[in-house]
Amino acid sequence: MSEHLLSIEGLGITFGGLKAVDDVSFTVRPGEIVSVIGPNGAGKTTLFNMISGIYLPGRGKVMLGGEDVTGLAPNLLAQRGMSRTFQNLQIFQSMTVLENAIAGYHLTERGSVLADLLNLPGSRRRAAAAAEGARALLARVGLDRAADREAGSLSYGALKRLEIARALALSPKILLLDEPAAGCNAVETEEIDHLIAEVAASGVAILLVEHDMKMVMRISNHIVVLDHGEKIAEGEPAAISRDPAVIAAYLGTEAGETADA
Ligand SMILES: Nc1ncnc2c1ncn2[C@@H]1O[C@H](COP(=O)(O)OP(=O)(O)OP(=O)(O)O)[C@@H](O)[C@H]1O
Repeated sequence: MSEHLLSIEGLGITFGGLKAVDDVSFTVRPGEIVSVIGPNGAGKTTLFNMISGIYLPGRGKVMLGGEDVTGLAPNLLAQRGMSRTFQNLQIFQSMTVLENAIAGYHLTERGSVLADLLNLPGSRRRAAAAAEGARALLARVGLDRAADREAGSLSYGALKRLEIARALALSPKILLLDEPAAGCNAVETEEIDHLIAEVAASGVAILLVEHDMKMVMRISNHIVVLDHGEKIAEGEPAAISRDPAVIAAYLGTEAGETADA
């Protein structure tokens, strides 16, 4: 448990003179739930995008399992054990729930398109294994009975869980979740809480960006706080919630603009 799985070392990026993220470092261990919080514009999404290979960092390193993965493309990161979900749902609404879960297995696949077209035995075997794995994932996120429904007919909370199921298809060591509870009601948020806790309990590290402060305080083992691109605090939820620098950062933003705590 003590080994660091993800190590963020002095990450930074500048957009047209603005230091969107400046010298941010922290670590995540297997099975740990780490949340990144901060007022609007603090740099959370930009940090996430650098860690997950969408932006090339201007400075610093991303180490995954002791290997330097800075700037690797998302599909290569997925092969090395990092998956992510996005703030805006990336679900194929007109496909079934099962087909969406199966899509997660094809993210990094090297199988030949020609082999698939010719329906060769290898392709058939891969497809059968993906379907079987996808059904197991749907059961894990409580969607097994919805497998054959069109994804577009699901509730918002169920779609969020489907997205997490798809991200789990490649058996990641670390899962990056960008606002998993955004747009969810209290019951749906609680279901997502339980799912995240269950995934972490299975040994997968979780890195979370979330605006729902009550959820963050409930489920995080460790919280990293950003303000104006810089890390201003990190620690356990109880300590973070009474940290004067954190309180000042949130009070400094427009009233009601940040957490719903
Ligand atoms: N592609 C970009 N080009 C220029 N500036 C950007 C870009 N992306 C983000 N920024 C700026 O960088 C800063 C950090 O933005 P970022 O979206 O990372 O913050 P955030 O903490 O995720 O905010 P929110 O909570 O509102 O999602 C902001 O000042 C933003 O305007």
